[in-house]
Parts: sequence; structure tokens; C-alpha cells
Amino acid sequence: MSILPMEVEDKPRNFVVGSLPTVMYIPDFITETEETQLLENVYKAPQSKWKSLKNRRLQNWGGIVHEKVPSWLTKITQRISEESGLFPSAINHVLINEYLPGQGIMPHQDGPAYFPVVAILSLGSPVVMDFTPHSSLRSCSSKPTISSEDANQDVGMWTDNHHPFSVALMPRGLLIFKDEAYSEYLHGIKDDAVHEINEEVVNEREALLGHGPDSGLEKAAPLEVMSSGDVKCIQRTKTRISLTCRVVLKVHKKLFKF
Ligand SMILES: O=C(O)CCC(=O)C(=O)O
Ligand SMILES: [Fe+2]
Repeated sequence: MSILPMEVEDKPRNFVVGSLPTVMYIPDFITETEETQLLENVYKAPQSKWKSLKNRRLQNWGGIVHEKVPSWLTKITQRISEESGLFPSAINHVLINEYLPGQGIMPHQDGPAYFPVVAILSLGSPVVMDFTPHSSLRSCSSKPTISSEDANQDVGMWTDNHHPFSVALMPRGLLIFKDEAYSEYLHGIKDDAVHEINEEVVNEREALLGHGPDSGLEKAAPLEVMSSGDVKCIQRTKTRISLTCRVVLKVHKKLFKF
């Protein structure tokens, strides 16, 4: 079946979650077989490919001169690029992050080296990713010591309808965020072994059912999601691998200084 340009253009918009039009989540973007194959390839890489950081390990593929993204990754990145229609050229950089249960990533903004669209494919185990408006978007900048948790309680703190929100990243799901969500928000993953699926999680339904909003197919909640009373939680019991796919605009000899 051919995909008409109209459909290509409409596709990402169908997957918008929450109130920002620049955040999309596509459940089950890949099959379980593809997930297994990707995980096999990630762990087939030589040990020297892993860089250990304080709270996680990562592999860098591409983004520097003379290093192409390998074909086991381009199989997926080409599909992400084609189906989203959001990247200006072929995805030339994939960062693979490995998180053990209880590991996370500090709230941060992806750097200016990238075109402002990022696609994150999750494998293995689910987590919740939190988005927080950049501190410059606080209407009360005189309260710099407030913790992000306290800030989440106080909706009036943020200017121009900027509010903290979260996205549940289930295995095989694809998160895409761009433009405003890319440059006006920080994103991070808490280093806790349990992540609550609270009312700030914009894709709660898709995460719990494991299917897209219009699929009509309801499946039991994934095993890792537990309920205690009204509160649903992700119990992080397994390793999570994520593939962060971006376009490096100007390819240099080095991307990071480790
Ligand atoms: O692992 C993730 O889901 C996020 C990774 C990330 O934000 C990054 O590598 O910049
Ligand atoms: Fe990031």
C-alpha cells in the first residue's frame, strides 16, 4: 500500500499527546522481534564502545566525521525519518543509553549541535520522562531555590501556558519532540526504582493499554505497571535501553568531550 504525501504529513499529528502540539508518542512503533534484534545488536557491540557515566552507560553511533550510523540502526532510523516526515535529512546520530532500575538522566536540554527534533525509541523496560519548562519561563524568577517537585504543585508559577508534564515511555514506543518542547523545556528521568503514572502523564491511556488512541484494541496493562489503590506505578525491574535519534547539523571530528 502506498503512502500518500497527505498521510505522511498527517501521521505525526495523529500521535500528539498532551497540550503541546510538538510532543508525539507512537506506541508499538516496532515489533517485539525488532526489539529483540536491536537489543542483541546493542549488546554485540565491543566493550570499548560503551562509555560509562556516573549514572548510566552509553554508546555513540555517528555524528562525527568518518563514522556512519551502522545498518542495523539505519533500518530503524530511516523508518522514523520517513514515517514522521519531521527530519530535514537522514538521521546521522544515534545515542544509545542504558539505564539500570533506579538510574536516570538529569533534567537537561539537548544542545544546539542538533536540528531541534528528537526521536527516542525505548527498549526493554518502561520509565516516565518528565518535562519541565526552562527556568527562564518561570513567572516568579525570584524563587530560584524551589525544587522541581514543588514547582509542579504550583501551576501559576509558569508563564504563557508552560506547565510541567510527563510521558510514559513504554518498550517499543517512540517519543518525538521538537521545537517548543525541545527548546523551552528540560527533559529528564528520575533515578528512582518506581515511577508514578500520575495525572501529569499525558499518554497514560496509551501507556496502560499498550495501543494507540484510535486502535480500538485493548490489551492488558504491561506487567511492569502496578496499581495500588488509585495510583499506578511503573516498577523498574529490568534494564532499559533507549535510542536517541537526531540530526547533527555540522559534523565535526568530535561531538562530545569525555
Ligand atoms: O534515554 C532517554 O530516554 C533520554 C535520553 C536523552 O535525553 C539524551 O540522550 O539526550
Ligand atoms: Fe536529551
